[in-house]
Order: sequence, then C-alpha cells, then structure tokens
Amino acid sequence: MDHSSSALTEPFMEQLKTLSTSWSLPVAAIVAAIASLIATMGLFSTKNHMPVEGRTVLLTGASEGMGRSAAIQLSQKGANVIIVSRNVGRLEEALADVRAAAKNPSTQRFTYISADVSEHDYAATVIAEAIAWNGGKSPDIVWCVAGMSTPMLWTDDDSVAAARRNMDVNYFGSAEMSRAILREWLAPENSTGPRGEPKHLVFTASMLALFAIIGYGPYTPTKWALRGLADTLAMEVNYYPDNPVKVHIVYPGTIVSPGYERENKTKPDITVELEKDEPAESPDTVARRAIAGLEAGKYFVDVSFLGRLMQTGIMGGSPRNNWVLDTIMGWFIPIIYFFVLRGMNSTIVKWAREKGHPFTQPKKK
Ligand SMILES: NC(=O)C1=CN([C@@H]2O[C@H](COP(=O)(O)OP(=O)(O)OC[C@H]3O[C@@H](n4cnc5c(N)ncnc54)[C@H](OP(=O)(O)O)[C@@H]3O)[C@@H](O)[C@H]2O)C=CC1
Ligand SMILES: CCCCCCCCCCCCCCCC(=O)[C@@H](N)CO
Repeated sequence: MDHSSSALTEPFMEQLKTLSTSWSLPVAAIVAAIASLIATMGLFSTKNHMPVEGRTVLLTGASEGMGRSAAIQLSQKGANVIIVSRNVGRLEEALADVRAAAKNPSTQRFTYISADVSEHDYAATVIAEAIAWNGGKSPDIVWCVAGMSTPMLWTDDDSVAAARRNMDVNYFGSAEMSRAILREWLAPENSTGPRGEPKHLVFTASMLALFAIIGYGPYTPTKWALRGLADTLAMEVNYYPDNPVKVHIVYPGTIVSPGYERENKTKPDITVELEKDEPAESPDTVARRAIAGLEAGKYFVDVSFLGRLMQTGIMGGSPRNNWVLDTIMGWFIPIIYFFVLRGMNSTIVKWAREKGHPFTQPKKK
C-alpha cells in the first residue's frame, strides 16, 4: 500500500512542482545565458583571433580599392599574399606595393593569379595554382573581395542584364571560391583536430545588404545572397569539428575606390542624395577597420557606426558578435527606421514632383 500521498496533498505537490519548475526553468536559463554571455563576450580579452604572420592569405579583387589596401595591410602584418583579379598590368602594380609593405621581406612570399571570378569553375583552378605555389599547402585565409556595381533604376532598359552580371561577379564569384577552398579545408586528410588554428573564409557584402535604397536594384540582391550563403556556411562548417573554419562577412559603406568612380557614372542622383548620410571612407580606412573586426573574432564585420546599427536591426538567425549589446540595441533600431524610412520616401516623392516623371528625366550613361 502506498502512504506517501493522499488525495489532498498530491494536487498541491503537483501545483508546487509546476510553480517551481515554471520559475526555476527561466531563472536557470537566464543565469546560464548570463554566464555564457560573460564567457563568450570576450570583453576582457584582446586576443587576436586572426593571426596572419607566416600564414598565407588569398584575396580576390585585390588589385584595386579595398582589396588592394587589405592585401598591403596583411603584408605589413607578416602574411604571404596571393592576389586574384583579371587585369595583369594592375595585378603587377598592386603586387609591387604589397611586396614593398612586407614585415619580413626575406621570408614572406607574394604572387598573383589572373582569373575572372564570373567564369564557372574558375575557383578550383585558382586554388590548385595557389596550393602548388604554396608548397602543397592551401591558403589559410581566403577573402572574397572582387565585386562590381552598376546602379540604375529598375525600370531602366538594361537593369536585368546588369543584375545578371552583378550576380555572376558578386555572388557566384564568391560562392565558387568559397566552395573550392572549403573542399580543401574540410577534407578528412586536412583535419587538424578541434584545437587546430582555424582557417578563415571572409565574404564582402555591403551595408546595402542590411538596408536597401533606391537605385541599387541590380546590385543589392547579390549582397543579400552573399549574406544568406555566409549564414549557411557559418552553420555548415560546424559539421566538421576536426577542421576548424571561421566564416566572416564584411558590410562596408561607401568606399572611395576606382569602382566607386565607375559606379557614379550611372548612379541616379536620387541615390547619391540618399546615400550621402553614410560618410564615404578611403579604401585604406575600410580595410583597416575590416581587419580589426576580423582580428576581434567578429562574424558580422561592421566598418562604421551606421553599419553597426543596421546590423543589429536585421540579425535574424545570424551568429551574434555580442549577444547582450546586439539584443539591447535591436530594441531601438525599429524606432530609428520609422523616421529614416519616412524621411527617405518623402525625399523621393519630393524629387519626383520637382524633376518630373522618372522616365522623362535625362538618363545618365
Ligand atoms: N565602393 C563602394 O562604395 C563599396 C564597395 N563594396 C564592395 O567592396 C568590394 C571592394 O570594392 P571596391 O574597393 O570599390 O573595389 P573596386 O571596384 O575598386 O575594385 C574591384 C576589384 O575587383 C576586381 N574584379 C572586378 N571584377 C572582377 C572579375 N570579374 N573577376 C576578377 N576580379 C574582378 C578588380 O580587378 P579587375 O578589374 O582587373 O578584374 C579589382 O581588383 C566589392 O565587393 C564591392 O562590391 C561594398 C560597399 C561599398
Ligand atoms: C539605423 C539605420 C540608419 C539608416 C540610415 C540610412 C543611410 C543609408 C546609407 C546607405 C549607404 C550605402 C553604402 C554602400 C554603398 C555600396 O555598396 C555601393 N556604393 C557599391 O556599389
């Protein structure tokens, strides 16, 4: 016979148990969350999460603009550097600057590979060449920088052709490279165990992948696509615990680069008007901030204050840089966007009223 419970006490005990679990679970969760936050925040650590000295870095799109600046700065930090783009003359000039910046000129090595990132299967060939040059070892860090932009209105004649071209260079150029290098890094014969120095795969998006504005229809979706791929791969690399790889994605604002000069030739004036709130920066500055973010171990690499705010506003299921700050800041961003969007849309309507129907406005060519 069971004496331990009576008809009276049992429901009470059940209630008490439910009550205590309904409290203890959230409390335990909050305590665990705070503890793991403190552990992962890295607030007190100044560890360099991406040492490059003596390691080999491959960058696409590094003959001009931010990629070139990044290659030079990584050379200053002691990296061996491989730069990839199409034009050989510009590659040679850039490589001379990269070489001249070397920290240890007698031991660091440098080379370039000419390739068009928009060509199907280009990356497997580039990686094979890079490995042969690097004494049979794959590069330790791959940074996809190559990109282009042809801003125009979506109703313009050439917008869909431009969109396909932008997608081939910006998205598939990085997608193919990431696949080629991951097939090396993640291969069983290249396992280092979970404590091995991680490899780094870096994508270059744009602030427009966080907040889209009028006139970048052919371009912005390519950078959103990169964000989707980067989030996917940030999770997928965890499937290979013995082959540690860190994925990162950089979100630059306006970079005063040769590419920026080119895109401004066709950029609608209304786009120029709305993007003027994000201060334009030199390629050196953007590269320096991006590398600092990579060294700090960030997944989402912001290079400006607005970019930092925008990131927190769209994070969804992306890995966080700092769960506490990102969550608290995330509560405020919708309030900012309420005013920003109203302001931008009223500027657009005002311009249409002042300058006439967009089809009848003079076209930039
Ligand atoms: N400029 C800006 O305002 C912003 C730029 N970004 C992004 O940052 C990155 C760097 O931009 P930015 O500094 O302006 O770069 P630039 O446009 O100045 O330079 C582009 C580089 O990529 C190479 N490249 C272009 N197309 C190809 C191709 N099909 N195959 C191989 N290489 C190619 C170019 O060399 P070559 O022509 O010889 O091939 C060059 O080295 C890009 O991904 C860009 O989309 C993001 C936000 C803002
Ligand atoms: C909290 C949020 C505040 C929102 C303020 C909005 C300001 C809009 C700035 C848009 C800047 C776009 C820079 C990237 C440009 C680029 O990628 C191209 N130049 C490349 O072609």
